[in-house]
Amino acid sequence: MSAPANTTELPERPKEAEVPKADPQAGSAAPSEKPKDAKPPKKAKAPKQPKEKAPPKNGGAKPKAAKPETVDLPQDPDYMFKVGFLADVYEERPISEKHPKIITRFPPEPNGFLHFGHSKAIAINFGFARYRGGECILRYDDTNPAGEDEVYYKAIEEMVSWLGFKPVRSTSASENFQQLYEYAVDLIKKDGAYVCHCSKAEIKVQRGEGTGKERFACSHRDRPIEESLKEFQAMKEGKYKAGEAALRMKQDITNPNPQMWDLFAWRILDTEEKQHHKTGAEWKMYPTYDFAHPLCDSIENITHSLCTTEFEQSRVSYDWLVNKLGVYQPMQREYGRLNITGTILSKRKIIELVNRGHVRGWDDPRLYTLIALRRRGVPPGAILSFVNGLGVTKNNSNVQVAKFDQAIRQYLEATVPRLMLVLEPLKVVIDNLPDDYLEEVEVPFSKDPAFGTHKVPFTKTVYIERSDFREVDSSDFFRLAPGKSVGLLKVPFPITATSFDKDPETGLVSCVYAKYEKPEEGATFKKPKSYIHWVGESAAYNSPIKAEVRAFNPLFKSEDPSAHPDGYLADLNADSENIYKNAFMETGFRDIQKSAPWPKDVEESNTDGSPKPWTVRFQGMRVAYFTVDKDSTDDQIVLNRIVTLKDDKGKS
Ligand SMILES: Nc1ncnc2c1ncn2[C@@H]1O[C@H](COP(=O)(O)OP(=O)(O)OP(=O)(O)O)[C@@H](O)[C@H]1O
Ligand SMILES: NC(=O)CC[C@H](N)C(=O)O
Repeated sequence: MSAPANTTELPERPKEAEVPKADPQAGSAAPSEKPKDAKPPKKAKAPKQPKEKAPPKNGGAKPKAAKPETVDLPQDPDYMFKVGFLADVYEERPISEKHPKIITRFPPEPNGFLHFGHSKAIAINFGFARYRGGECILRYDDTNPAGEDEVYYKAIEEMVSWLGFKPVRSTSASENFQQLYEYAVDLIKKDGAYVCHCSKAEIKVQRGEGTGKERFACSHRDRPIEESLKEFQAMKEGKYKAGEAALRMKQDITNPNPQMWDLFAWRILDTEEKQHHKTGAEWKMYPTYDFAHPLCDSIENITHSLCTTEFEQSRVSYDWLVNKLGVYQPMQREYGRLNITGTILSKRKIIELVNRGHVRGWDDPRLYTLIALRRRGVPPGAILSFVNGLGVTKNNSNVQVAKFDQAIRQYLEATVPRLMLVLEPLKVVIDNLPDDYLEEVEVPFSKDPAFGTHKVPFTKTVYIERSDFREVDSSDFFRLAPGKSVGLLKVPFPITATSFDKDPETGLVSCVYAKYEKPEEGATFKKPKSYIHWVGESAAYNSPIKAEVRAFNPLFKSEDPSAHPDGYLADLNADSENIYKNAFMETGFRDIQKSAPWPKDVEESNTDGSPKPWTVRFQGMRVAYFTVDKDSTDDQIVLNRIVTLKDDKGKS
């Protein structure tokens, strides 16, 4: 992540690993700059949450599991803007004559794919502006060509749009380089900046680092304005190499806040091999975050510059710069980051996982980049309502993967259709039905009648889940076993297993023979203790529909992979993906595919009207939630398991 300058801020933008994060609770180090909103955030009372609906009836097929803990998914999508931090931030600077429209910006650096945590920044910046009738700009913070790339611009825009937001326009810090350069010249003329030639080591000493001695200014600080103007021009013309010269702001070296220790404003980067993807070779020097960000905010008339708490200490330098130049002053305020435990979000680490082949790519469904979540089938609405439910304060939110999964489940439960999918099919031949037997069974798409119904073929050969049959019965088993009856969901009468075949090579049951328990006219029949899902075999219906199912488990074994003594790679879960090559689906899949997107929310279809693969979401009854993966072809459907029906943690 990019972060504010630290005490050893040098011409190069500090790299993630090198930058100690400011303690989010610590607040500003400068007492005089105590932020106005430092009071503890008002505890917002969440609106009453809907009760978790009973899990779909599975006919008691499995032993009773504890009901999953519900998570707060507020009914009011604007909840996070109405109370707490974001309501207070608005009150501090409401719409007025001076600020007639709320303008925010979402400012990612185009150096990687957005991740789960960014969804909070997107929800806050775009949502706050939308809620207040204003505008949000998508601004690429592209001041360091080293890690930036064209591919990330597109991917970022796509993710913002996937989450359902439309920037009023897209801008780039780089399109302001000329204006930022002019501001820098103006700042020098106002005696607010100077060109410095000190080395990293010299600056450390001047800042008292490691010496325990008092801080002192460098000798260039007092050079004449004219000289700095000349040297700055020389920097611009490429007369200096990286590290040989930089423009520093003339702030306050005595201030206890390191963000005031004459931060760098413009520096020369060691990027000979990589030109800026937008400005090419035009610029030989680049503005720093500390210089560019406040001024781009000002140029774009941002009313509320909302960022995460590691920038809290930077607020004093932000305000110093805009005031010194006398330009429009946006209001920076900071909220807590959204982190997820049990995984990693760091770009460097994800790259390593990709390069070493531990995952398919940045969009591997086991990752928590937004493209990965989209590919896995997580609906954008589930992410947004989860973020909304967490609320916004200055505290970081550290959520567990299991809690997020529960929110996804809750969101999908009422919003996507259901069908029958058998992960590991076991053939059942119903001996007392004629070979050409075909009964159309009406199956609802949901508990909610509004979803409608569809017809599936019930025939002499059906497929059930291998785990729903046991060779040896026991009194605590309520599904199919020799001599035992079970109901097939929505089929009028139960079936009873009579015998079975075994594959001599594998030792696995290869076929179960059963009897359809249709009673004589007028006679009654014994209701089965449980009902199981099934798929009928019918050429006329083109059933079953075959699919490869990818069922994902956590990619890491522990809650904190990075804390593993041998590194996060040693924490990888060898069992993070189970592939079911020959799953069977019933024909309702075709209707669901045609009528996607599911849920019926913001997501768009392809230009030819076909659904985007990740929007074909459904519940495989008694199994899990699934969606279509992009690896699907005309001949082979590939499904991703979005989430199980229950939190299976701790189960074997
Ligand atoms: N985990 C997070 N929670 C909330 N907001 C975040 C999170 N990570 C980044 N942001 C915010 O998103 C915006 C764009 O961030 P950008 O991609 O430049 O950040 P970053 O901190 O470099 O990201 P990374 O975490 O990938 O290193 C910034 O305003 C940043 O504060
Ligand atoms: N002020 C901010 O939101 C910081 C954005 C900036 N792109 C970063 O480095 O994370």
